[in-house]
Amino acid sequence: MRYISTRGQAPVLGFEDTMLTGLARDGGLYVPEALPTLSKGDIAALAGLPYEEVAVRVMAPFVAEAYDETTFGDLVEKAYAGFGHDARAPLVQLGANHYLLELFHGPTLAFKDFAMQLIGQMFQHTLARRGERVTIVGATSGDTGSAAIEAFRGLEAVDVFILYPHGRVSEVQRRQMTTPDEANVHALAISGHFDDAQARVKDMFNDFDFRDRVALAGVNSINFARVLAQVVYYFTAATALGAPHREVSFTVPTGNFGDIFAGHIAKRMGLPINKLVVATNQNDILHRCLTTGEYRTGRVAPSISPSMDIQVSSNFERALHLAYGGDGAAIAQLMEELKSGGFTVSQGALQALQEVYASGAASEAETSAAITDMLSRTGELLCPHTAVGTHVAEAYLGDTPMVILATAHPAKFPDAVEAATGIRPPLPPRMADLFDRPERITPVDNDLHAIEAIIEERRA
Ligand SMILES: Cc1ncc(COP(=O)(O)O)c(C=O)c1O
Ligand SMILES: N[C@@H](CCOP(=O)(O)O)C(=O)O
Repeated sequence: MRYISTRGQAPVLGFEDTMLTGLARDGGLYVPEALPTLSKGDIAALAGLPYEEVAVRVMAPFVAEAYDETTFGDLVEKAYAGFGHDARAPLVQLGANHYLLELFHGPTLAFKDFAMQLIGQMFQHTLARRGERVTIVGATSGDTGSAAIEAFRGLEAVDVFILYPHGRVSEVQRRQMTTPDEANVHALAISGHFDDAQARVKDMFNDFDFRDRVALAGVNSINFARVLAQVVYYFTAATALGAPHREVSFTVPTGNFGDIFAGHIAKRMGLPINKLVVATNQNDILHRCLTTGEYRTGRVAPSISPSMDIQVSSNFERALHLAYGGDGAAIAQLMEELKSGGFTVSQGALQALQEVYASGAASEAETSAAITDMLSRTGELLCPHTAVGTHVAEAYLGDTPMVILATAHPAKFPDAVEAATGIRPPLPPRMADLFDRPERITPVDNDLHAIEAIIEERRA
């Protein structure tokens, strides 16, 4: 399979180079040139299989040129062996046609582990075979960074530098990033918010001298391999609920648009998804855009669902690419306009987006009330991001099964959960000493050259 840039001006790559390259050299994001489809029979055959088996079957067409089936199967097995639930992504029924998909049983208690644990294995395998070494940079609003540091800590062939917004992640998230003591992982606290961190990461990729000198690689959802691994749980959930013989809808707490875009890929591959509902917090640029066609950035307002405090939503570019029929020049033009504050989606593209995506937003009060309400109705304790999802999903409940992605464990955000319910969710026993471990905090200015200088100095 060949991968092309959303902006159409970067080299066409195979899977491994796409995975190791990060941002395309024209500033765009890599996407498959054509998406494979699974037949009804192929999809029906996935029902009831172990998660790992589904993962291999769904991802095989994307990675086949890079890994033979046995090798890929081994990488997948290793990736999910440390998960705390046999089903990996269990479904919990909340009511008639109403389900939660628990994606927080991985090592850092958020959905990011599904992709990060796998790409950790794939990076290690590919870099060892090629005899190469890379410098990974990532931006995080809390969960990507902790998952990346967990997946890559101590690995020979990589140095990892994660930029997180100083004071804007939860204490559990920060400690997950700052307490690992392996020499190859570095958490940098930058002044500003997540959008600043993500912009600096993209600046580093666009600084070709630096990029090539340090062999830069990315593990944000800039990296298509991240999105790909997240396609799998749409298949396990939908087939458990009767797909391909029955349609299923999903509501996805959304910020950078990677997780819900994975659902879009699943739909294009043939999974009968009725609606993909984008659930945003008060930083509702995506909800506004999907409703009006106007994508205008503004101030990022800190919320109790901090991992979704995002205004410049990186993967929306991939959805736009599909909505504009793969017109790279049109996407490049929109992204140029974004530099001056925003753009207007064409009528045709907006219609194409609305055929796939619905949307809604939850205020702070609504998010808190959703946590309280779910506890009293079902006994489920939600993290605030998942609560944004359950609030928004209410408007879309009906005859089609609705699956809400539970993106993080409530113990990652104990203050918000305690404020809503009076219950302070404890960390799992294997993390019980997180608050006793020493932290390494490195503050850094929101300045490209300062960040690059630290990376040059610290990488092996
Ligand atoms: C807990 C949690 N929920 C939801 C999201 C939003 O996911 P995405 O950025 O893929 O839209 C994030 C951040 O990515 C997150 O960490
Ligand atoms: N919410 C994310 C933001 C980065 O998203 P990514 O999917 O592009 O890595 C986080 O927790 O860091």
